[in-house]
Parts: sequence; C-alpha cells; structure tokens
Amino acid sequence: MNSLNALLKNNTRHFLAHIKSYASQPAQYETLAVSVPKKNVYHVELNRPQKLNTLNQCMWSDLKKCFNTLHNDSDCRVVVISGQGKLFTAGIDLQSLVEYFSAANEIEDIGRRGRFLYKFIKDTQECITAVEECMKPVLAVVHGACLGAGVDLITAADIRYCTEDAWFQVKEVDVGLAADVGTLQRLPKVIGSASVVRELCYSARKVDAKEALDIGLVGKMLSDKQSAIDHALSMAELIASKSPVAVQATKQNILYSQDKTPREGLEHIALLNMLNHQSEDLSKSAIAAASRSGTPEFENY
Ligand SMILES: CCC/C=C/C=C/C(=O)SCCNC(=O)CCNC(=O)[C@H](O)C(C)(C)COP(=O)(O)OP(=O)(O)OC[C@H]1O[C@@H](n2cnc3c(N)ncnc32)[C@H](O)[C@@H]1OP(=O)(O)O
Repeated sequence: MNSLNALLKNNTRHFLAHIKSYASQPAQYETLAVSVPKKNVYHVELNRPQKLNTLNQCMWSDLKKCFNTLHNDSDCRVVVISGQGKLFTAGIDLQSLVEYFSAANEIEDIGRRGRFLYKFIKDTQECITAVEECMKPVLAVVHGACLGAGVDLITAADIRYCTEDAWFQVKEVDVGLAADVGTLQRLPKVIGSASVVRELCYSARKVDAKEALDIGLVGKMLSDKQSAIDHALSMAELIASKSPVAVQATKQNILYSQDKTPREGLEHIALLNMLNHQSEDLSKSAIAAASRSGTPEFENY
C-alpha cells in the first residue's frame, strides 16, 4: 500500500511539473504571437502585420486553438489581445474569401454546395466563440482600424479599449455579406442601443474612437498604442491578482445570464457557488479583507 502511495505521489508530481513547464512557455502560432508579460497575464497579438492582420484560414484556426488552450491553462488568468503593425485588423482576408467562394463553386450539386458553405460558416463562428467561451477575461486593445471580422472578434471579448486614432466598421454589407460570425448577435449586447446597432450594421459607416467611447463600444480611449497596451496590462494584472475561482465563475455566470431570465441566471450562480463557496480562495479572501492584510496569493485554477 505504501509503495502504491509513493508511486501515485511521484506520478502526480511529474504530472504537475509537466503542466507547469507547459504553462510557463506559451504555445506559439503561425499567425499569433503569445507572451506572458506579467504574472498570469497572457498577451495574444495578431501577427500578420504585413497583411494588416487580416484573418485568413490559418488565423481563424489559430485563434480557436489558442483560446481553447488558454481556457485550459491554469497559469493563464487574463488575456489581452491586440494587433502588431499599423492597425488592429482589416477584417477577413479578402483573398481567402475569394478562394472559399471558388472552392464552393467547384461543387456542382446545390445541396452539397450548401452543406460546404454551412460548414465553413459554422467552423468560422466557432473560432470567435472560442474567445467568448474562454473562461479567462479577455481584454481587447484596438489601434488604427478594426473592420469586419475584427468587430466580430472584439465583441466576443469582455472588455475593450482603443487608441485615439482607432476606427471601427461593421463592414460586411460592403462586401455583400450579412455578418455571420458574431457581430449581429453580440454588438447589441455590447452597446445597448438597437437603433445605433442597426444603423452601423446596415450602413457600414465608420465609427471613430470618440464615438466608440460615447456609444460604449469601448470602455476607455487612450492616447496611443503603448498607453493602451500598458493600461490593458495593468487592468489585467489587477484582475489576475483576484481569486481565479471567483473571477472565472463571474465570467461564466455573466455569459450564461446574458440570454436567460434573472431566475435562470440566479439558479446557475447558486449551482456554481455551492461548489465555489467551499474553495480556499473564499476563506483566504475573507480573512484578508477582515484583517485588511492586502490581496492574498491564490493557487492557479
Ligand atoms: C464566414 C466568414 C465570415 C467573415 C466575414 C468577414 C467580413 C469582413 O471582414 S468584411 C471587411 C473586409 N475588409 C475590408 O474590406 C478592408 C479592405 N481594406 C481597406 O479598406 C484598407 O486596406 C484599409 C483602410 C484597411 C487600410 O488602408 P491603407 O491605405 O492603409 O492600406 P492599403 O494600401 O489599402 O492596404 C495595404 C495592403 O493590404 C491589402 N489589404 C487590405 N485589406 C485587405 C483585406 N481585407 N484582405 C486582403 N488584403 C487586404 C491591400 O490590398 C494592400 O495590399 P498590397 O497592394 O499588396 O500592398
């Protein structure tokens, strides 16, 4: 029995060591640069600056892989997403859009062509939904332009900041599309006014940084990219210092409650918290608050 216990202990140690070393070297992607600028804060940068960070097939799939990985990485508590180069993103890579329509046109049968198109749209939706469903708060920093698919992406984030030179466009109608990977579902929840949402989505008109702040598309406007990144990182650091059990349950419940009745949302948080009230984070936080001894350290979660 003792030797079995020793074996189990040893294996557990190896397993935890493996997780730790994995977490301290973030996975890299062809189109995304991932770094850990502060403890428990992961920075994901769209990294196709020479192509204005447009979303091609590789970037869609990298986003999904990256956010699924961060969701499961206990070292990661908060994610900041921004773009390298002169702007956040010019939206979908139009070249890849042409290739996708050409591939569809090769399929003769209308039913099978429809199925191909449906699968493509659904797969692409999942890449943005991975950002929303990542249980770690995601803070988006927009500089320069954020067009089309970029708006789909940032509306799946939890918090948005921008620079004074930023501008936004729900540009899909300009390329003959009804936005189909999230903007029409999430933008109304972000900015509240149905009238403004419809105007932006029907007209594809530009929204400058000042208006984005006024309508609540972003929470704060900073003078330039460095200040915006610094602001996002220090907010991320503050969030990362809190109990990850509490922060992640908060995100889970906000997400769940978005399209539910208050009663359903309350039931959901009661079910989550019947577990989380037993977490050591709660007693640690309560003792620290009572003794005014500052924020305690929390185990990764
Ligand atoms: C199921 C999928 C659903 C998803 C749908 C998503 C839809 C969308 O995202 S709609 C939005 C699509 N994007 C656009 O229409 C933006 C087009 N680009 C521009 O308006 C301008 O480039 C921009 C204002 C962003 C920047 O202008 P600037 O003068 O600074 O640069 P340019 O000289 O125009 O561009 C530099 C090179 O980048 C190429 N490029 C720009 N945007 C795209 C793009 N979206 N896709 C592919 N390539 C793009 C541009 O052609 C220039 O290339 P080169 O001439 O080779 O230097």
